[in-house]
Order: sequence, then C-alpha cells, then structure tokens
Amino acid sequence: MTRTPFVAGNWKMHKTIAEAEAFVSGALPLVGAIDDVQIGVCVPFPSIQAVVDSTRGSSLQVYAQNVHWAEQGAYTGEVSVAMLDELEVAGVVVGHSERRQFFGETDADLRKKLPVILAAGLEPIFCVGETEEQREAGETERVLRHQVQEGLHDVADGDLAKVTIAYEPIWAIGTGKVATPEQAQEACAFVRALVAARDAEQGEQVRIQYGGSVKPENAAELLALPDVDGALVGGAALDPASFAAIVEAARA
Ligand SMILES: O=C(CO)COP(=O)(O)O
Repeated sequence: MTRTPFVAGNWKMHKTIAEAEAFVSGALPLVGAIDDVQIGVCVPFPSIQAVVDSTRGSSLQVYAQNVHWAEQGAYTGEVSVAMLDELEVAGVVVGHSERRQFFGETDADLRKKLPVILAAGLEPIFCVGETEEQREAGETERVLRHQVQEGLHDVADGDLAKVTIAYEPIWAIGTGKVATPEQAQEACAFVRALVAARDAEQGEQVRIQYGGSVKPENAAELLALPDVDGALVGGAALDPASFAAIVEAARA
C-alpha cells in the first residue's frame, strides 16, 4: 500500500493578502508542478480567495484553518462549510492545539465538524497531540486514543481515510524541540492502529502527518518513518524556499 505523502504549511495568523501573494509567487516555481506529493497551505480567511485564484491549475492546494459545524446561524465570527466550499478550498484544518487551547475547541466540537466537512466534499486535516506534562506522566496513548476516537466517532468507517490526521505533540510546536524519530513513529503508528481498529483497510490508507518544529534539516528523517505520511509545518512553511525544501524531502 503506497500512500501519497502530504505536506501542508499552516500559516496560522501570519500573512496579509499582499504577503500571501508574495509567498505564492515564490513557491509556485518551486512546487507548483510537483505531482508525487500532495501540497497544501492553510491560509487565514481574508487571504483565501487571493491564494485560490493565484494557485489555480497548480499543485498547491488551499486549506482554511477553522470551520463551524452548523450549516448557518447565530455564530458570530464563525464560518460554515458552504462558505469555504464556495471559495473552492480543498479542505480545512480542525482541532489544532492552538484552537483547543486558546479558543476552547473541544473533542465534542470535532465530532460534529468532521462529518460535516466530509459531507461537503472537503478534506479535513484533523490535529491531535499531547502536552509535555501528559507525555511525562505516561499519558500520551490515553490522550491520543481519546482525541482520535471522539473526533472520528461520527465519521463512517468507509470514510476514515478521507481524513488526514496530524500528530502534533504540543511540546514540539514552535519550540524547536522536535520529536525524536522513535517518538514520532511510535505515536503515528498508534494513531494508525486506532483507525485500523475501526476498519483495517482504512487504517492502511489513512495519512498521518507529523507536526512540530519540522524544518528542512530534519524533514527527510521524519518523512522516511514508516507511519509518517507527511508533515504539518508551521514556522518553516512561511518562507517559500524552506517550505519547498520540506516538500522535496517528502518525494520518494
Ligand atoms: O503547529 C504546527 C503546525 O500546525 C507546527 O508549528 P511549527 O512547525 O512552527 O512548530
């Protein structure tokens, strides 16, 4: 079973429209025609239209960074899947630890969001990961099991592999403290086993990204791990050359 590697840059709250367009101009000559790696950028809402327009026809796909589960309604500040779909994004990141930590996104929210995203034909990147305290207390597997089982609870067995799961240990995000290859492999294999327990074939097919201080210098080693199918990249994805170097590391 070969899984197409998937490298996504998560810009978080970075880049104005002009800065986003400058990134695309720099990145397209480097990655715009690569077809053996799925490539995405997760863009703040205001720049999505501009980035969709400037990447149309290229390999660079556009993802949003949040979505609400309701079809529409009185949810000030939120955005629906229909609104994202209209923008022609490929998908959306949900459950990022920053959204869980700072904006109160819960496993119960994710349980509602994932089926709605899939029903709209969009691709979710679903983030999970433990804190440093939880790892030190030996709770990594318990935490991952809870997050994965709850988040995917209402996704049909046959749709599980339409979700990309990003394993992002919180202690490795933005800290320069990357997981060791052993830690990354062990956690990603554990996440895959959780999906396989629902459906063996979907477990084989589901893509699992590692995220947390991925850089051009450490990407090749992480991306070569058997259960790591790509990367979700923060800081190193803000610059086109460094993002492209990580994409290159994912090529066979
Ligand atoms: O949170 C991340 C991607 O979603 C990882 O961020 P860094 O690559 O900056 O550690």
